[in-house]
Amino acid sequence: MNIQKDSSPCAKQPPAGYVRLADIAPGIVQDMRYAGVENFLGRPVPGYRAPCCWLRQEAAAALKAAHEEAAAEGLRLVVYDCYRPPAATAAFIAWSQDPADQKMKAEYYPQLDKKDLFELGYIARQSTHTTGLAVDLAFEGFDFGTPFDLFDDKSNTADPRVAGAARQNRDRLVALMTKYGFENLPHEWWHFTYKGVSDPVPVDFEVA
Ligand SMILES: C[C@@H](N)C(=O)N[C@H](C)C(=O)O
Ligand SMILES: [Zn+2]
Repeated sequence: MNIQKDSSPCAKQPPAGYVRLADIAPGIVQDMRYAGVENFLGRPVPGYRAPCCWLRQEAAAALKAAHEEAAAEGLRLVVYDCYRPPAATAAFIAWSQDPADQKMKAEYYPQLDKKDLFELGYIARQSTHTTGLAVDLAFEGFDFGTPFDLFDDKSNTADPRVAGAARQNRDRLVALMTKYGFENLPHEWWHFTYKGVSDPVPVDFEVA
């Protein structure tokens, strides 16, 4: 008998219309920050029961094509967030309203008051991540001027203080992702939403 064991931490099959990125583009590195402690909450975020990138099939196919072009140029994409469950957004909102918890301030929002992060556009109440069409990503090992999820003006994609190699890397990432149908969020150099579907619908399930 041929029993196949799935050794991936992503045990569950995503719902209809979604795919596990690892199944279609295993060369893309997954550093799923909200499933662990290395994020602006400093703890695993509700809704992420496993460190897995789930995306709408159309967005995943476009990301795979972008990665193939990057790989041909010797680069590797690394993703930090993909589909985001509503439970995670609820946890982000609750966190922003708890002034007693400033554990990650120095690392993630040193210049800002966390209660303002939604109004300033760094975190969304209705995120395109929840439609399975958004992805937070970078070229692995490259300097982008600020780290992923640093909530600061300097993370705005076009911030004029970001020059040299970091500027080139931001511009190259935007050019690559735009070519494959994604749109960058001007507030954050790492956030892209796939625009090639006519029915972006938020859904509610846990990533497992
Ligand atoms: C929180 C950050 N990684 C992000 O994705 N921000 C945008 C605005 C979002 O929440 O959709
Ligand atoms: Zn994002």
